[in-house]
Amino acid sequence: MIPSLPSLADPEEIVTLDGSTAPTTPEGSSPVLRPQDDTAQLTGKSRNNSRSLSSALFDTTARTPPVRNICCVGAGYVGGPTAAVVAFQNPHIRVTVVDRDAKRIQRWNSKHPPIYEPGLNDILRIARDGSRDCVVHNEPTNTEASGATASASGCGDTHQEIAVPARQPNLFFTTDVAKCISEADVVLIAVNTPTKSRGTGAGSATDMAAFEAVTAVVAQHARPGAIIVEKSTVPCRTAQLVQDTLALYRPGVHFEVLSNPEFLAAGTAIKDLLHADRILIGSSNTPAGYRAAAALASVYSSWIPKSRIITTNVFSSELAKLVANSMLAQRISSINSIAAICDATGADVDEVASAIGADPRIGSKFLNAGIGFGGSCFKKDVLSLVYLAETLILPEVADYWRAVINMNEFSRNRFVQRVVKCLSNTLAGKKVTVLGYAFKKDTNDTRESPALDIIRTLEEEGPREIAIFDPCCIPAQMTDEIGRFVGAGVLQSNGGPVAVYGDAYAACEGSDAVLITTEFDEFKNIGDLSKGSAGLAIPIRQKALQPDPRPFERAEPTESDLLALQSYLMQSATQTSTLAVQDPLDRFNPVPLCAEDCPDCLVEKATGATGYGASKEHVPKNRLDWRKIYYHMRRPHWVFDGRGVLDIAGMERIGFRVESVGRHSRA
Ligand SMILES: NC(=O)c1ccc[n+]([C@@H]2O[C@H](COP(=O)([O-])OP(=O)(O)OC[C@H]3O[C@@H](n4cnc5c(N)ncnc54)[C@H](O)[C@@H]3O)[C@@H](O)[C@H]2O)c1
Ligand SMILES: O=c1ccn([C@@H]2O[C@H](COP(=O)(O)OP(=O)(O)O[C@H]3O[C@H](CO)[C@@H](O)[C@H](O)[C@H]3O)[C@@H](O)[C@H]2O)c(=O)[nH]1
Repeated sequence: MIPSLPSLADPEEIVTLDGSTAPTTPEGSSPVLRPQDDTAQLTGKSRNNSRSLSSALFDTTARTPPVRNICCVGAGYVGGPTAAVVAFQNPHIRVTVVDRDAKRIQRWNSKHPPIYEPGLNDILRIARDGSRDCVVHNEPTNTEASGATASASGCGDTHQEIAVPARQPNLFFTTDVAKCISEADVVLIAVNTPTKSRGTGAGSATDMAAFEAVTAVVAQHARPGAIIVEKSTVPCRTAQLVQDTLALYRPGVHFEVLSNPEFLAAGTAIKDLLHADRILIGSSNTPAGYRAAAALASVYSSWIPKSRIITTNVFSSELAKLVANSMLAQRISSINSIAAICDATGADVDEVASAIGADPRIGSKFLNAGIGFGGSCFKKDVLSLVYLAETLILPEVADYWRAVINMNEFSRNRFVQRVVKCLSNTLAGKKVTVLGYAFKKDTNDTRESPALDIIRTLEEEGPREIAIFDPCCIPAQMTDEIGRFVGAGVLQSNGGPVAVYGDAYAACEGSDAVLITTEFDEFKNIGDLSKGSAGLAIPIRQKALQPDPRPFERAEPTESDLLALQSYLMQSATQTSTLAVQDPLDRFNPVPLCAEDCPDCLVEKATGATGYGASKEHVPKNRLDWRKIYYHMRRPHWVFDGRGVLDIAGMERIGFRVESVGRHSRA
């Protein structure tokens, strides 16, 4: 008999599942590892390598029943965009995103989704709202410019008009978790897996409460044979615990559990999903496991070349996700450790980075020194690896990876200490401006943002004002968040020093020091240095015009073809007109309305502003006019560049005193 389960409607009830039935350790932390011999099928010991599985994978595709219905549990940064792209690229598959957070679901069903990602809106407008039929001219606007030729098209007559049929909506957002799980061929679990904040392993183990609660509900409601997919980042060997839970609730019913970690980054989520460098699928080492992997691979192969779909055993896939993030974080900590040496020696960290990055074995990416990494993933995933090593009684390994986190904290603290030291060791009576609140550029994601930590430390120094500006985040939301995380008393409205501005110049007016804490292009000061104009507000360089994708390779354009054409037409239109063209193919259906309390609508109504708010693409505005900022700042015009975005010589020519992490003026 199936044990009675809590309903999803009551999250409190869910997380208090009896420990004996839960797939986590009794205290709810990451799984404790078991001897491996009981899991030979999942580990795939008999596999030679992933390539051999890849061929097995596609050999089994023909026998794999088609996926018609996908349920994605978790409508967050991963679940929302991933489901949207899967639905967009697979019009024949019904994709439903479910979440217990009704407010979040309401926003996904409106003009203003709860997260901002460049390109997300265009995908949603087609998959969620359906599209009208339209006619596309299959001829490049400018054949020379596009470099396209009729013979390359493979579809003969380039002057043809192609009728694109209307599309029915196939992407849905709902709170009806149990129903959607019960209808799905594939259930993606994409819920949050943060670091545990209390109990055993607090501060490093993964908090599996949400994942475990969903697993239990899936176990209760999934139809027999459904494929259960770990999309969340989970500790290595979680798949075994999911299998145990399924067996507990549904003895004798077969389910396959796959690991399919997500590698998208905030701010480039849609680009990363549309052009993934790899799709990783871990499965059990059985024919049924291969078939399940093949079924999932068939969903991705609608738009991802099969050569980029990597298959491994399920535990390798789980571990690979943790290792990918840990290695990226390690690079940032490594270069930040070198920045400290540069500050002490006169070497320049950018020069060191470009010198070492020219070696293809090292590579040039992720070597930008500064105040260190933020975001919801790096810290927690490195810590999860630390905890894994500790539970495996590998203290040297745990220490090695913990040093990555320690170096990140050191880099952030070193930066703030430098600010305080340069300001004569006191901020009393002074105004300090923080430019950038999101954890990285071109996103409104503020989770684990270095800026928040820096604001907290600055506040302890007792400044007159801490002014904050971010080009992507909504001021009211920033204020609310700072109130919650640092304390309501720090807000200016409550007599504290922290004030959030919607305008960078107002934030910098009368400031004693400006700190750059996010690498937004808006904050750069690149100009014509030879003419001494660095610092002037200049438009941010437009991205190179993408080529006209016509004539299409196929007689019937794919959604990717249409998306490429739409972006090309939008980009061309903005070159000749200041009016943004939203729907050049005339395909969009009316967009659903927002609730009355939609924060984006409230901001738009109050400010008439564009540029933030999820319905609009983030249009980078002009770069800051640093001369204007200089004019309204207090002497001696300190600027602290925590992200290496400034040309120091240009700033010094204006008169600023610049401190940058590991960098020096080359004037
Ligand atoms: N954010 C990223 O850029 C990123 C990238 C790759 C992987 N990941 C991983 O993906 C996972 C999800 O991350 P995210 O950033 O999307 O998290 P998120 O917090 O943005 O979203 C998680 C969602 O799950 C929902 N949820 C939690 N418990 C639920 C339950 N019992 N029933 C229904 N819904 C429930 C929450 O309400 C929330 O909307 C994490 O494991 C994360 O480590 C994140
Ligand atoms: O050279 C660099 C590169 C990045 N950063 C900082 O590192 C953080 C993370 O940046 P990034 O990795 O670009 O963003 P995330 O959205 O956190 O993406 C990471 O975390 C995701 C969640 O797991 C993974 O899916 C992605 O592959 C992985 O890049 C940000 O604060 C950046 O400012 C640096 O300080 N220096």
